[in-house]
Amino acid sequence: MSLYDHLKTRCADDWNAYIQHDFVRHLGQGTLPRECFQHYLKQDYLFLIQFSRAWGLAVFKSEDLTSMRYAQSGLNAMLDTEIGLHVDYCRDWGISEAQLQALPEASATVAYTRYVLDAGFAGDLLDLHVALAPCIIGYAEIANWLAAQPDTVREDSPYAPWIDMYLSDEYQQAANTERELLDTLGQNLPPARLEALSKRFRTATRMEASFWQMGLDLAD
Ligand SMILES: Cc1ncc(CO)c(N)n1
Repeated sequence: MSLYDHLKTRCADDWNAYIQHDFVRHLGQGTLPRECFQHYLKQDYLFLIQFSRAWGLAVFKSEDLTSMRYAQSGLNAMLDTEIGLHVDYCRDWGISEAQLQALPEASATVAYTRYVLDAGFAGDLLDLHVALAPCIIGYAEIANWLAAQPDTVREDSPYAPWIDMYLSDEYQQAANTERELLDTLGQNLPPARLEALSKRFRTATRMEASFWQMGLDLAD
């Protein structure tokens, strides 16, 4: 079994709680309160900044040029494109850039992002990618899961563009590349290492579910 499938299978309950979280269900059905989504978008701006640091760390932790260039392209995509798109998208939702810059980080944002960074600081490139996988690959799965639900509103919903963004070929391809990288780095691991990585993956998955919950609860 590939490393990614192994990690997911080992924490199936937590994984499903993340992918099928009430925030995601309401988003799909178009019933998510606007202020929950706005709170999520604001914190996601702060998340994306820390996520960029994680790609920077992946450059540092790479031991060959291929991995280094892959991390560089992740960092470039964040700084040149993704964060700018997110700022534009927040503006459409009535959140200005000045507001974004003044935001305090919610506890769930600190917990998740610093957990990912610590996985990279304390571990190697594979530890870092295992901690990043629930973000990158998870959102691609969430979009596919939503698209497969009969009660997902794909047109007349304020959340339809969000779903379409993560369903896009570009995002799905980025998630596939990340999955392939994990599977390449994760060949022939000894059982103890596999066990440690499963623990990391599960914690990162739980942190992602808490991030959704933070949105639902409007938590600071
Ligand atoms: C919290 C979170 N996880 C994953 C993604 C997808 O990149 C995102 N934008 N935000």
